[in-house]
Amino acid sequence: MKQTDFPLSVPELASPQADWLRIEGVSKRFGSTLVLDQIDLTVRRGEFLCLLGPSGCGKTTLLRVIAGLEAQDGGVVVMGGRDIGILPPAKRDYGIVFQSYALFPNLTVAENVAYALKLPRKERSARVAQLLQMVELDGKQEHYPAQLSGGQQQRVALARALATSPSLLLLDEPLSALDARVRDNLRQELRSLQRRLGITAIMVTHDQEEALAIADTIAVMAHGRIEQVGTPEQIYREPATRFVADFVGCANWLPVHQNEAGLVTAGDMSFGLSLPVGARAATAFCRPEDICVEPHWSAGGSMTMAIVERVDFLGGVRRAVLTLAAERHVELTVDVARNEPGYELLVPGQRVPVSIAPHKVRYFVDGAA
Ligand SMILES: Nc1ncnc2c1ncn2[C@@H]1O[C@H](COP(=O)(O)OP(=O)(O)OP(=O)(O)O)[C@@H](O)[C@H]1O
Repeated sequence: MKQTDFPLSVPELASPQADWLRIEGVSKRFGSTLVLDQIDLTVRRGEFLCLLGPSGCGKTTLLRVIAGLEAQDGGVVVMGGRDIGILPPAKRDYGIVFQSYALFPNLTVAENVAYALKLPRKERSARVAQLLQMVELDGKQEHYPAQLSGGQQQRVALARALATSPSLLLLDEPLSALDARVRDNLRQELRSLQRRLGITAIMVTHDQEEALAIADTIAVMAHGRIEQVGTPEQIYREPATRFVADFVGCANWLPVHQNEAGLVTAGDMSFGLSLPVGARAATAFCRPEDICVEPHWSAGGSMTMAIVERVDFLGGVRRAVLTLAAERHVELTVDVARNEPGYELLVPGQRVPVSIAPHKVRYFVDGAA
């Protein structure tokens, strides 16, 4: 989106204040269902945080509790040192964007954006023009929502949410209703606008790719609890639980044991490591790009033979499902780029050597989360 010539008076730019927004012990029930179970979460000023999780895990309810659109049964929400959990929505200093745009169909674009602005007429028009320029909709002031595309309507909703220069921007699946290309563009624009304004943003999404691309921090939720909070890299590379590993990206799981020499093995592969004291079995986890399809076999170490079962062309890579030759029930998904030596070997039925670098493997001890 365009740089505007006007300073947008968003209160204070990002500071490193680690717990500008603090959610402590928040719980919520609908009837007998516990939807939020003692949620603790902090958000830095200027941070872009995504609440990511499967349908029904409670992420929208948590956003609505922050917004004051839903009252929590227990816990507190503190923003900039103020307990906002007891304030009505209008006093909480946020703008919100919904998946369904929620524009007034009988009001023009300009009237929609100006709706919450309590300014004299001239200043209000200038502010609306500035906001519409910011979301690249100058010239559309007099249009009605029905005359705009989905992406344009969501830009209007964004301009409206930012109209009063709130400290916090809440986004409830704002891109889900848009088609892929519009979604990708608007995602980038939303991110760069948020950075430029320094506004703190919390976005709900069930789309892990979207969360990885846009967030500074991701909070992965399941069954009303937070499973892990981390940067996109941490969530993807160092998932704290099996749920996170499976939900974010594609996961490979290999049953491993400890041999008599105390080393971790999977079939005929040895990873040269030991399990934690007391653990006998575990499951090894790695991502598709962590497995190498080798042009040549060399015995020992973390190399084994596999059989190519299926191959999909994904543009930048070939994604193949392999089974281990020695344990045909164990499947591995591998991504191989065109410039890698194993690319041409990915033909269904082909036997191929594969290796997994031990430092790329994480272990989940059996019986643990
Ligand atoms: N007003 C309500 N009354 C009763 N149950 C509700 C209400 N709002 C949400 N729920 C239930 O609470 C649970 C969590 O809903 P929530 O919308 O927070 O989940 P979500 O993770 O955002 O999922 P989705 O992406 O499908 O919206 C669901 O089981 C849902 O059916």
